[in-house]
Amino acid sequence: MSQPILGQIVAAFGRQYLVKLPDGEAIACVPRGKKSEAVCGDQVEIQRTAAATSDQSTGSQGVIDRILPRTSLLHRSDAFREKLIAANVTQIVIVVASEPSFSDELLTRCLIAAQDQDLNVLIVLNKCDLAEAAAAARVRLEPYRAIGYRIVELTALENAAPLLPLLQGHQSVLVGQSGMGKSTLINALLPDAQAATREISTALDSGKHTTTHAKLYRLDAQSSLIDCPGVQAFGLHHLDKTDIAAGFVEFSPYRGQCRFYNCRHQTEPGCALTEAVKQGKIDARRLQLFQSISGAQR
Ligand SMILES: Nc1nc2c(ncn2[C@@H]2O[C@H](COP(=O)(O)OP(=O)(O)OP(=O)(O)O)[C@@H](O)[C@H]2O)c(=O)[nH]1
Ligand SMILES: [Zn+2]
Repeated sequence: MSQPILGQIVAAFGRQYLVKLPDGEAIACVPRGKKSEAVCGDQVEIQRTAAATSDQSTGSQGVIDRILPRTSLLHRSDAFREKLIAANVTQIVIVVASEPSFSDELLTRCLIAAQDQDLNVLIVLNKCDLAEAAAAARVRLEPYRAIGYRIVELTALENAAPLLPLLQGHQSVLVGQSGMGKSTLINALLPDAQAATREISTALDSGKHTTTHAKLYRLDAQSSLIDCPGVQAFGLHHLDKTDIAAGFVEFSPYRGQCRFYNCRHQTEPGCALTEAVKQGKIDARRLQLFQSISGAQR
């Protein structure tokens, strides 16, 4: 058997994967086994099965033999199924905008997932050219700034450069609800993004469907960006209540401080969290979000 070739999954469509080699060659691959557990961002070992035809009408093909151990795995899930989003991500970039109004629950769900996988977090406030709406969005983001999250303000339509140094050295995943300007931001950061998307569609023969799947774009040798469409409801069914609580980083000083060990932090007397809210040390909306998100958990 020939030496395995190392590559990275840059797109997935059903059982079809596009794997990029370090020299930039793209190989359309299928998993060797029945199961296809690989996900965008995975490092994989492949074997070539066919070379590209000389007229380039068909590209190189291969099979995926092995997924290398992951440093992180981002997934979302509902009661019925779990969906892998991206592997080996080191940073999550959550795009919100001045307009339309963003969901702070979706933001919080992303933050919980980030904490669970120990990822660096950047919150991008886009559309700062809309001054009045931006001011209101800043107020809504203030509790997040206060507990230590980094917020980058920009106007993707004009200039995405403020984000570039913060992506350096990271494999970032970009998430955001529809209309926040994620596509605008990607196009501003990556002038070749549309060409890369066409390359993926051609190689995987997936036509326009590729738009609903994660795609990895390389920024430079050390940095890449995974565009992750369709994260409209970040289901966290794979996490238990303790994991959810851990995602509320400002709650940690109060852990174990409630009078009752099984306190639900609702109306119990001696609840350290509701007391902290009364004292203005925890934002009331954050405790509310904790209740609504953990209430849906197992
Ligand atoms: N004023 C203003 N509008 C922006 C900015 N960035 C994006 N937009 C607009 O916001 C709208 C949504 O932008 P998209 O980039 O399509 O948003 P998206 O998040 O990719 O949305 P989906 O494609 O639905 O996932 C478009 O009309 C953009 O022109 C900005 O910085 N300022
Ligand atoms: Zn309590």
